[in-house]
Amino acid sequence: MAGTIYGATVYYDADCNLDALKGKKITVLGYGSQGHAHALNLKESGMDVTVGLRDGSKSWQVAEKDGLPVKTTAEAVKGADVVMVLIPDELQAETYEKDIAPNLKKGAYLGFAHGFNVHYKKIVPPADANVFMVAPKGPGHLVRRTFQEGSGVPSLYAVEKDPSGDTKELALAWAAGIGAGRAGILGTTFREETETDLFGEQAVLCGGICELMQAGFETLTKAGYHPVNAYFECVHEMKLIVDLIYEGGFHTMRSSISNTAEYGDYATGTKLITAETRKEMEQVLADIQSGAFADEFLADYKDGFKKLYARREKAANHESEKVGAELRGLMSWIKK
Ligand SMILES: NC(=O)C1=CN([C@@H]2O[C@H](COP(=O)(O)OP(=O)(O)OC[C@H]3O[C@@H](n4cnc5c(N)ncnc54)[C@H](OP(=O)(O)O)[C@@H]3O)[C@@H](O)[C@H]2O)C=CC1
Ligand SMILES: CC(=O)[C@](C)(O)C(=O)O
Ligand SMILES: [Mg+2]
Ligand SMILES: [Mg+2]
Repeated sequence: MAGTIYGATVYYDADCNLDALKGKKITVLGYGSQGHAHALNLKESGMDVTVGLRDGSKSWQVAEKDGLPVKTTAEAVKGADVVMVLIPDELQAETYEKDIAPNLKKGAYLGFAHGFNVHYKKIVPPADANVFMVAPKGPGHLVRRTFQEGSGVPSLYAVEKDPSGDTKELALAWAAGIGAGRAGILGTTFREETETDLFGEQAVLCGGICELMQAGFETLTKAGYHPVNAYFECVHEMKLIVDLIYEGGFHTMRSSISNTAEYGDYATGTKLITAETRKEMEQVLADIQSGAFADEFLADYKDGFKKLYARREKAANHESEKVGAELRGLMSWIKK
């Protein structure tokens, strides 16, 4: 049953009614990280799922091989009761105008896994549409893997428009259908999910941690230590440390490491994450809240993703990637 944690209601499978989705014609647009997970998990939860992809999509054969019916985006939207938009954020607005809006049936449910386009008003759905979000707090491939393993990824849900009066029930059914009801489902708003998700991925989960790990690797290799040692210390071991935090909080991790490491943890952490760093984090959040980040991201997309592709290329050539690839080749237990 629903739990109350820090005053927030967290829903679990027992609070969700899959019948809210059963018998509905569901379309999942996109078959990438999130799309394949939602489509397959919902299919295995007994739902009628069709995948919508653009012509010539490299994901088309993959989805068909996985046993899912595939149509073009526009065709897949036609007649669907529920349309979940799991295509890249930068492509959603143009796809909405071209293929979704003209074909979305009156009173349909329109879903997202991230609030970006609705929150920043790049997509403004019609008054008769029921607009919801189910946002897994984890990568799509883990949404799929944990579902298959019998667990799930915690998710947020939000309802932006609800003319039918039952959109929350449908959103909870969607979350349960992808496995989130096993881990916890928290209610939020499109604004809050958008701002917290963008902040988390930039300042902590992706931007912050990757820069920290690579700066550590570079500090050691620049000082003449072997790159393999630097990789083991600053990259490979991160999972082992974070796994303990995941399983039991910082206390559990700190009770497993040595007193030496724990002393160094407290003594040095605040030398690196300083008052300056915290001020910078506040600026990152301000740029997200103002829409400045969203505009910068979409401007780069319109400019052919020049900045994104240049940074992707630079990152791929980082020495730690080369060392890691060789080492992982010798670690048979790592899932490829
Ligand atoms: N990645 C993640 O783990 C998370 C993502 N999200 C959100 O989920 C959404 C999807 O992101 P993500 O799964 O990473 O995306 P991916 O880039 O992994 O996959 C995008 C998919 O969309 C397809 N696609 C592209 N254009 C169209 C179109 N016009 N019509 C139909 N399909 C299309 C692509 O196929 P092809 O290129 O072959 O045409 C591909 O299958 C985003 O809103 C994102 O913010 C939320 C939480 C976590
Ligand atoms: C995986 C996830 O939650 C992210 C980092 O927000 C994303 O991929 O957008
Ligand atoms: Mg996220
Ligand atoms: Mg995100």
